[in-house]
Parts: sequence; C-alpha cells; structure tokens
Amino acid sequence: MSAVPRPSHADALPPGTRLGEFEVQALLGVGGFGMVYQAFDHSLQRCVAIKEYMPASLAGRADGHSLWVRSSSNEQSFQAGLASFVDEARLLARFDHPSLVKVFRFWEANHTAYMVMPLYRGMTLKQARAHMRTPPPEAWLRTLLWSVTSALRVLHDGQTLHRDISPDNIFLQDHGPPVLLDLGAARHAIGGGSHGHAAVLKVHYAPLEQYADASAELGQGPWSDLYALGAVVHGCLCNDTPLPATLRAVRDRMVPFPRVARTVRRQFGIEYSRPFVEAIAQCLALQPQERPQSVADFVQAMGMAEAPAGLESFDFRDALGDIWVEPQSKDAQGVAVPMIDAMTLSQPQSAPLAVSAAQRAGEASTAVADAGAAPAFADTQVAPPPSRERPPRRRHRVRAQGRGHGTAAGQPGKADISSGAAAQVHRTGGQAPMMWAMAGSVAAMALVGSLWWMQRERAPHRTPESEIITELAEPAPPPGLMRATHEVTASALLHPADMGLAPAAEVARPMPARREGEIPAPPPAPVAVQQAMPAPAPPAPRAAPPGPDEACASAGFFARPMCIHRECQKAGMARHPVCVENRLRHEEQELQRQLYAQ
Ligand SMILES: Nc1ncnc2c1ncn2[C@@H]1O[C@H](COP(=O)(O)OP(=O)(O)OP(=O)(O)O)[C@@H](O)[C@H]1O
Repeated sequence: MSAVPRPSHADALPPGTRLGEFEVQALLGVGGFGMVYQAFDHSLQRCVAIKEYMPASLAGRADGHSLWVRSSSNEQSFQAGLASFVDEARLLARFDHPSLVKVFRFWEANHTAYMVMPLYRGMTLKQARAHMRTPPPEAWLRTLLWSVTSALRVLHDGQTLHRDISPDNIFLQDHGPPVLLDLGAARHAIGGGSHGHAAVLKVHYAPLEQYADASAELGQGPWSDLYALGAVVHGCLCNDTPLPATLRAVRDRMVPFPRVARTVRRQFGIEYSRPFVEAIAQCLALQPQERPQSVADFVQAMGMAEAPAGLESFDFRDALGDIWVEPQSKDAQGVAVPMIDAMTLSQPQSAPLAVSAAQRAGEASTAVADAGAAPAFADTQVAPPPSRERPPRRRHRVRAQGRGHGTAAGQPGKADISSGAAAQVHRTGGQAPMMWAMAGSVAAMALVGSLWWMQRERAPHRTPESEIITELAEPAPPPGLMRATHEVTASALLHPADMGLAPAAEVARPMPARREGEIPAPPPAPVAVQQAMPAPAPPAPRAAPPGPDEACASAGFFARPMCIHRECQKAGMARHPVCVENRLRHEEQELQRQLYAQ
C-alpha cells in the first residue's frame, strides 16, 4: 500500500541482524541521530519498529553491531545524546495515546541504545505532501491537527514539550490516526554543543524562543509547539518550507497565513474557514504571548469541539480523494505539484494551478536580471516542481510585474510593447516617409506617457489584495516623500559581496529607489525659467532622530536584534545604514543557507 522509497545507509544494520528476540528486516528511516528498522519480534510474533541511537556525524559502525565514536573530542557529545535518547524512550514509554508514538521497551547495548515501537504503516506528512495535487482541504487538516494536538496535550500535561514538530515527525498511517513521532531529544542534547542551530533545531519550524540566544528572554511553553504546528500547516498549504523565525524577526517576509489561504482559494478553489485561518495565523505570531497559550486555547480558537468522525480508521488517502496521486512505484519521488506562490494573487479562480503565460512573461521581463535564471513559463499551465537547480525562493525577490517600469499587472510589459513598436518604426523606416515614423514615435511616447499618468493616478486607490503580495511591510513614507525601498533586487542579489567575493563594507551597493506601487519617477520635464527665483531659505537644522543602534543601546544582548528590527520598521528608518546592513546580512545568510541546503 505505502510505496515509500526505501532508504539505505552504509552504517545500517543489515537484514537478518539479531538484537535479542528481534530480527532486523529492513531500514525504514535515517535521521541525523538515529536509524529506524523494521524488525520481527520472535517472542511476540509480530512486526515492530526499532530505533537505534546512531548520530552519524559522531559515530560509525565498528565490526559487528557496535558503534565507535569517531574522535575522542566527540565522546562527550555522543554520551550526552545517548543519555537523552534513553531519557526520551523512558518518557515516551510513560505515555499512552493513539497519536503519540508508543515505546514498548528500550535497552542499551553495543555502545548505543535501542527503542522498540509499534510498526506504523504509511508515510510521513512530508512524504505524503509530495503526492498531493493541491493543498489538502480543511477537513483533512483538522483531522491531522486534532490528532497532533491531542498528543501534545498529553505531553504538555506531563510537563513535557515536544520541541520538534515538523512534517517529517508527523506520521500518516494507512489506517488510523496520524501519529506524532520522536521528540528529537538526542538532537537537542548533542546540538547543544558545538553543532549550531541547524543541528539542534528544524529551523523552518522552530519558534524564536527555541534558539539558545533568545530562550533566556522568551520562555518556552505549549505556545512553542503551537508555533511549529502553525508552521507545518503554512508549509503544507504553500508546499514549501516556511521562513525561519530568526529571519522573520529581522524582517518578516513570511506571507501572512490569511493571504496564503486566499491564494489557495483563488488558485485551487479550496476554502478554509475563518476560525481555522485565524487560529493558524495566531500560532505563527513571532511573539510567544501573541500565540494561543495552550492546546485548549488553540482548540477553542479552531472551534474543534470533538474528535472528527472515523478518526480510528482514518485513511489519509481516501480523505484526500482526487487530490491524492498514488505513487507509481516505491521509488516514486512525488508529483509535480506547484509551490503556492502567494505573490501571484491576481490570478483568477478560473485558472486553477495556472500561472498565466502573460503573467509569467511579464514577470520574466521584470525579473530578467534575477540571476539570469528567471524562466519564462510562457507555455506552461503548471509551475514546475521544485528543482535542485532552481535558486530557491528567488520569487520572493521578484517584484510584481506590472508595477515597475511602466508594466501593468497581468499585461505583459507595456513598456516592452511600446519599445517594440518603436523598433518596428525604425525597421520599416525605409518604406515609410521619415515624417510618419517620427510622428508615430511621438504618438507612441504620448500614449505611453498618458498610460503612465493614468496608472499613477489610480495607484493609491488600488487595494493591496488586488496586487501581488510583496510580504514586505515597509514603513509608511513621510507624506510627499519618495520612498526608497531597499529590497534586495536582482542586482543586489548578484552583488559581489553577496556572492562572497568581497566584504560587504568594501563594495558600494546599488540601492534603486522605488516608490510604493513601483511607478518610476517621471522624466524631468523641461522647465522654461522665466525669472530667477529667490533661493529658498535653508531649512532650520533639526536634531536627527536616534538611529537604531542608539535607540537600542540599552537593550540586552539577546533583545538587541529584535529591538533593532523594530526600530528599522519605523518610518524613515529603512535607509539607515544599520537597517540596510542588517537586512542585507540576513538576506545573504538566508541565500547561502538555501544554496547549501540544495
Ligand atoms: N514507528 C515507526 N514505524 C514506521 N516508521 C517509522 C517509525 N518511526 C520512525 N519511522 C520512520 O523513520 C524515519 C526516521 O524516524 P525519526 O524521525 O524518529 O528519526 P530521527 O533520527 O529522530 O530523525 P529526525 O531527528 O531527523 O526527525 C521517519 O521519518 C519514519 O519514516
């Protein structure tokens, strides 16, 4: 039934290995800190899953079943992880809930430890999402959320946080309720050493307070698991990993969940109710105190009064209906499902899955400088599946077509068309009288000019919803002032400093000034000076407002990044060097992280 690709690993125990009464049959999964096998329990005559503590970065397989630690400097981390693995097994063995992985028994041997669990048949949410044509419907997600939150409630009541909720830790059984897998205790113990955040945390799902730097100031609690759960749902709808909380804290570019839901409705016709959307959006608040404080709060906000009908025999495929695409073979990697690009909100509902050719063409014309890699999907109906070669998330950097350079949304580059027309005039210049050509050019320019003015007049009245999402909430400019948005544009992204070729401070970055709505400033009109005007009196000197660094001078070490982020959101601060540098540094880190993740 479950055609999930089987993993392999050089250090995995081979089939036939005996561990007491258990006989290893196959490798089911490999995590950074453990290997999970299908095994047969000869005593109870049933299949089980056995997880072996095996942090591959610290240890390898010696002859036989034993592990050896690669270097004496790793011994301490290895032992800390081992102790946590055993603690986790002991903890899980205490609980008994159909949606929380059950531990039958555990033991230490071979310089490692093992835990025996029920063998669940099915696949993880992460694997399942790759076989869905569209985002799952609300009812399906509610079943998932009911199960996970019920398991969480048990943990929280036992004074335990999960701290590791992610799509690969939610297991969808072929028949039965979704199950929350391991707590990642070994990872937390080992990663607490020198391994850095990426090793300790699943950064796309971990809330701010789980970072060591912030945990002293922002306490962890049930709200921390609820953030991760909200991120799982956000990622599930977008078919993409959510932005790490640390990046959001610097500049929140995550598309707000209500907007994601609206996009899914428009692109796929799938509706999500208001309580559902609001509850998930609340979970995703960066500040812990703005999230539901407990599972009970969350369940109430969602309006989940009772368990969904038929939960015990929940068949996740059946419940998805047409959305589910059965893998053709056990090695199938998934269907070519588009990532939800919440920036393409202007798509009409009548074009499900489609990013129109015109729009893509327009986008390509605007984004042509974006690493030179913006594909023109002129003939495609479906955005391509995520590809390893594709620079990730570059779409977030691409501003809406139709707002810059005289282009209108959904209309492929009027500016391009007009320049094309001008070129046409030149090409036919030998056949038509020169005067006609010139008159045509003037008329074309006048037309473009008047269109531009009309667009400019309309711009302030356009609702944000009818626009492509930029998800960058820049501070409002002072009235009458041209606002310079320092969004990292294609040119800035390809800047030598961003590519690691020169230190950022040594290279001047181009900072194209753009006004909200991205209508370019009109060319300066010729002014007939009739009379020398008296020079205006110089403005009275005003005390410059404190920069983010001064404003945050008294903030503590851990609170300082957040303080600077807040200061940078204030009107007029976007251009402050501290804000610009801050933003670029984090964009750069994100870019590098994503490139390395490929
Ligand atoms: N009880 C089980 N029954 C069937 N498959 C399982 C079971 N437990 C784990 N798996 C499979 O093994 C994979 C790895 O398991 P698990 O997430 O517990 O490992 P891990 O080392 O803790 O990984 P990570 O810490 O990176 O999440 C899972 O994604 C799942 O596919």
